[in-house]
Amino acid sequence: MKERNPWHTPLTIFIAVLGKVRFSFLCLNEINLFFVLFCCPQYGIVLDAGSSHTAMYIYEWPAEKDNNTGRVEQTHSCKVKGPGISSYASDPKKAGQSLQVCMKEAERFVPSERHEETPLYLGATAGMRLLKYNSTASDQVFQAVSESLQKSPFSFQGARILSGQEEGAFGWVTVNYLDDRLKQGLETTGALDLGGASTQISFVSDAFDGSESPNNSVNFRLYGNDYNLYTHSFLCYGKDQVLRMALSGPGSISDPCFHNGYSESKNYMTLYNSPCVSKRKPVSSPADFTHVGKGNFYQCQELVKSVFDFTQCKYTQCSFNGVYQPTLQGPFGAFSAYYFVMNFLNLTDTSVPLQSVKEALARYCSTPWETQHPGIKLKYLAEYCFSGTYILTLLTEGYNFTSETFSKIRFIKQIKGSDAGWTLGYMLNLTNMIPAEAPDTPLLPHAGYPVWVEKGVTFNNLALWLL
Ligand SMILES: Nc1nc2c(ncn2[C@@H]2O[C@H](COP(=O)(O)OP(=O)(O)OP(=O)(O)O)[C@@H](O)[C@H]2O)c(=O)[nH]1
Ligand SMILES: [Ca+2]
Repeated sequence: MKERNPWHTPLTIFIAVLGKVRFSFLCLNEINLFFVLFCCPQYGIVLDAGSSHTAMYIYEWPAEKDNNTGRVEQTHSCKVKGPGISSYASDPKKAGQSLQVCMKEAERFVPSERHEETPLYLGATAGMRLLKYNSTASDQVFQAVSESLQKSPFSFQGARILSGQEEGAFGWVTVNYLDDRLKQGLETTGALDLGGASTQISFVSDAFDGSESPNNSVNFRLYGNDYNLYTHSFLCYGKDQVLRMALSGPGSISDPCFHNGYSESKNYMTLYNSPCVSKRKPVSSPADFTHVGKGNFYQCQELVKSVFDFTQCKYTQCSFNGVYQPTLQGPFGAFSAYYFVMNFLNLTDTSVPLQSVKEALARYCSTPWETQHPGIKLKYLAEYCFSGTYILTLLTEGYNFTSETFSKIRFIKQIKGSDAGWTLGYMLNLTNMIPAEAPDTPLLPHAGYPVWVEKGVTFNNLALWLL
């Protein structure tokens, strides 16, 4: 039997090749290419600049570009201290500075020899969409964050506002990628995302081909399968903006959505300082008002319902505000504030009948205001009755979930260690990490990776860093 030369291990071959590379004085770029193709893990960083806060996610995957699903993982996240970047409109430089602590953290988590090749993206969502009504302010904030990120050692690929369709669609990609549903061509999971300033619903519907409402249609070809995705983002229907709308309605100062015993002095200017409510501003109002709670779920539900318009629909069927929605289909994953709120309220178990969930929330809302919950922000605590009521009302009255379909929702924060949200799907698309064709399908000439098609337009992927 021929003995295997113990010195011909992958490591020694690697060292020998590296030695040759050194001795032949190959330029640095070729060594980098070698690393990219054969060596160490690869990294990507996405900053989610949300309306309420910014979060940084670091993703990691093996070097070889084999396009397997489930191989990209979130290895670290960092919550930026302070509010979202859109809140720095009056002092944009501070928006850039606020990111620095997390960026320094990223420098420690990504090995220094990989910094230069690691793409860094910033995507902003509804807070910046609202600030865009004042385009100078939004340009200044983007300039400040871009300047700040250009100083980092990573390969900064730009800061931009995602459209509502992108936000919804990439959240759907993330959930289905992490669940390994795309590569295996399994039935997909719909995605429900509740932010501070907007909310998204995305699902595949056999009854929807895009013709009735092209704006809600996103087409993907992934691993050889075509997906017609229905997606809609409701600007102003994130939970912070809906709270403003509910507060600005009539009779809201004595508020059924806040616990009995809650009483806080609030400022009218601050309340109306958003395009979502500015039209509701009374002609004359005092500077301050006292926000008093009276803890009644059923009255709160009526108040919350009043922010939806169910009176008009020019399509065969609508969710609310005249927006087309096909019949709900398949299981759903509900993340972001859906999870934070339902998890706090102990209501994530959807095998519990919807009626019992409502009754449990009604009992919670009727408990007196109690500030003694160590480790929980007082602002979150005060709002859980409102937030829970909004979530149930949005799902049932808004999107038409019934007691039967409610049981198909899973409230999730993470899947296999990666956060559910749009960031992973966004990065997978921009780095060409999901192929249009199944890996064993022979590639046609120029059959690249046209992952994302919207209204008949194929978006070009921006894979500048991976050859
Ligand atoms: N209870 C609780 N609420 C949270 C937590 N983190 C964020 N929130 C709130 O939940 C809501 C949604 O948060 P995010 O999903 O981070 O929203 P966002 O991305 O900033 O906002 P969008 O730009 O609209 O997507 C906001 O009202 C936040 O203030 C948390 O850990 N616990
Ligand atoms: Ca968000």
